[in-house]
Amino acid sequence: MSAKHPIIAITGSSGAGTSTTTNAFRHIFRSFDIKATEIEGDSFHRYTRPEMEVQIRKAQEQGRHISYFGSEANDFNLLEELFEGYGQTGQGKIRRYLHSFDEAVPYNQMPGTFSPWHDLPESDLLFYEGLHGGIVTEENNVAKHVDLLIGMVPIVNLEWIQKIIRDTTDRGHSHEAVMSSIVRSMDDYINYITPQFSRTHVNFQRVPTVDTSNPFSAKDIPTLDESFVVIRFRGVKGVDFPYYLNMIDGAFMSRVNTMVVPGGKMGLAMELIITPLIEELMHKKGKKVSSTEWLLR
Ligand SMILES: Nc1ncnc2c1ncn2[C@@H]1O[C@H](COP(=O)(O)OP(=O)(O)OP(=O)(O)O)[C@@H](O)[C@H]1O
Ligand SMILES: O=C(CO)[C@H](O)[C@H](O)COP(=O)(O)O
Repeated sequence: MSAKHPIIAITGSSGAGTSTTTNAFRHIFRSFDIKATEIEGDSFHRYTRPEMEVQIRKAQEQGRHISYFGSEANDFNLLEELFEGYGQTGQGKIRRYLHSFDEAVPYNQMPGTFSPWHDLPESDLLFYEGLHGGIVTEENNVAKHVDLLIGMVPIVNLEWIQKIIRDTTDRGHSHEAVMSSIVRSMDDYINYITPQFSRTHVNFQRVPTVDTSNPFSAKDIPTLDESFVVIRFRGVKGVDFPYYLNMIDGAFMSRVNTMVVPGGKMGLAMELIITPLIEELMHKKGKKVSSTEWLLR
């Protein structure tokens, strides 16, 4: 943790919607004139796509699995070093994992490869979205460097629908290939991904209100209006539930630390909840921001 160079992380599984919800954060950063450097969890993969295919085959021959959720396929050392270094100096180096032709062509590279390393630009805070923002293993503790940790967790059927549809439409994978990657990832999902959601300050869990009982045959992603969002707080002081309930039409409390909002209000709920938390981080840093100004914009 670092008052001077804070780190915000949204952590979630592949297809959970961490990239999509980054927009709510971007809006807050813009409103407060905060310079946030965004980084993606996939940058910490250890292998290019062809190298990973070799690793998957090797593991299969040895009767075991390797997946993008675990420590074998990701360099948690590198992630922890970046967070620790950024907290101390506000600097660091990053590269990108290029998923699609759209991402790869500007670098004159192929999808499934890494961009060259580059220095992080100067910033007020580091914003991570990806798989491992709250990871803790025997060797590494990434979570302890994060000042605000948010979990993005659709219920698992919805997560799979989102992953299958995104990977087949945008990333050029076959339905069968995505299904087998879900199966192959299951142990790592349980051991690496889910424990993070007990370390988060706030979890946003989207729950559909339409039938998703066979996620493998779904043709489309349930819309926000076809879902509710369960929002759980942990270790956050002074949460103003009455204010949120008043501001968000249709919101209700389901437990003392848990509020439920209609899916269509997820963006509003995120902004209302996250804004004061970011404001507090900026106050600790000594940067003046005012929520009154934000509300009037
Ligand atoms: N709230 C939402 N409502 C409807 N669709 C959503 C929502 N959130 C995400 N999606 C869809 O789910 C898919 C996966 O979302 P996204 O790419 O943001 O996931 P991700 O967590 O960043 O995945 P990865 O880490 O694998 O890149 C996308 O097609 C996105 O449009
Ligand atoms: O989203 C993922 C993990 O978060 C992908 O599964 C991983 O990045 C590999 O990507 P690709 O299948 O495009 O090579």
